[in-house]
Amino acid sequence: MKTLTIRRPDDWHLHLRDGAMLEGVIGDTSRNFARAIIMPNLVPPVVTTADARAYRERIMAALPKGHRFEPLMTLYLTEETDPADVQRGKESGLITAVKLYPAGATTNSHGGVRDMDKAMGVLERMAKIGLPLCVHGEVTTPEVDIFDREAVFIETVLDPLRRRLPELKVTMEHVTTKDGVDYIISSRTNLAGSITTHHLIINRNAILVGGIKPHYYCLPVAKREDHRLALRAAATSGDPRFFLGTDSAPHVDPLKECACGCAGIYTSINTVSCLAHVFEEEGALDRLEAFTSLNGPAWYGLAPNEERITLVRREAPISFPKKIETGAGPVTVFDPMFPLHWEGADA
Ligand SMILES: NC(=O)N[C@@H](CC(=O)O)C(=O)O
Ligand SMILES: [Zn+2]
Ligand SMILES: [Zn+2]
Repeated sequence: MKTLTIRRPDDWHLHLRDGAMLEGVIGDTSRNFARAIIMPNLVPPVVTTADARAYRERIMAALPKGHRFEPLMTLYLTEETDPADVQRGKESGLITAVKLYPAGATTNSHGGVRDMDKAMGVLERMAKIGLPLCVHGEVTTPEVDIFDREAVFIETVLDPLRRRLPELKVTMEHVTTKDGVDYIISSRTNLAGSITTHHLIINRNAILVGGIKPHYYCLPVAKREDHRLALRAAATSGDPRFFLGTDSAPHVDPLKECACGCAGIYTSINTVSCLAHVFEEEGALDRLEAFTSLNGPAWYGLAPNEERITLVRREAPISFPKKIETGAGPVTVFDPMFPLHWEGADA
């Protein structure tokens, strides 16, 4: 029987939501991950240190009994964010990063940043105190094709920002293009990228061939096959600048299966199995631990988890529910479209 023992993974980009949805999904993360960077795009968003403290308490209260899990909190950057509040948040140990959503780029991002100049004061303070900026890297200009929005963001927003403020540590989140991978590889310092599970598995055909498949729709939208292959190469390379951020983003089915479906794919429950499959396919099982458990903490200046988990490769395919039931409604689980054999620690 084939087994693989690795340090317990962390998730460096996660949506837990709030209320009944939070209660319905958190166990899938805390069963599999020791820590996660928690996205602040609630309604209303988590903008102040006080908001983040209160949200953290709600997360801890929703944690299933016996689970240990550390939510790493972020603040949603606005043009009004107070640098002093951000600094206090970091110094108190509560805040791990600040999140930039270009206004209108994705779910609940209308309060995001329109004019980067207006955020420079906070960004300068973050550079000074060593607090990373996590970015949803897509422009929102209507003229720019949705498949080009990441590449155009790098050229017109990210690169100019990094030249203006080279001391700022930036995480390019959910990288979906070869352009993103190449940009990270070409950088010398202060840039890293997270990659989702689903972008290693699907390309845009999954969304569009044979009918519209809303459960494969997320943002940034999956791109063509050569981009997926570039992401696979980066994730399995062992390069410390790439690590897992699942971007598991639950929406109830009625909000996905409708005329204007929400963006987001739910993978917390089967991510570890999917990743073991991908890394095995790439002949890189020995690098899975770097991607899931070592590179992320190193980038965020945290120690890796001491606890180990053992994955077991079963002869017969293992199964996951097609949907999970939450108090907010059913949430469809990501279907990788191939049988899974690797069983996670508590699957
Ligand atoms: N990834 C998604 O498709 N959706 C995320 C937002 C985001 O990460 O951009 C969400 O909050 O639903
Ligand atoms: Zn995003
Ligand atoms: Zn996200």
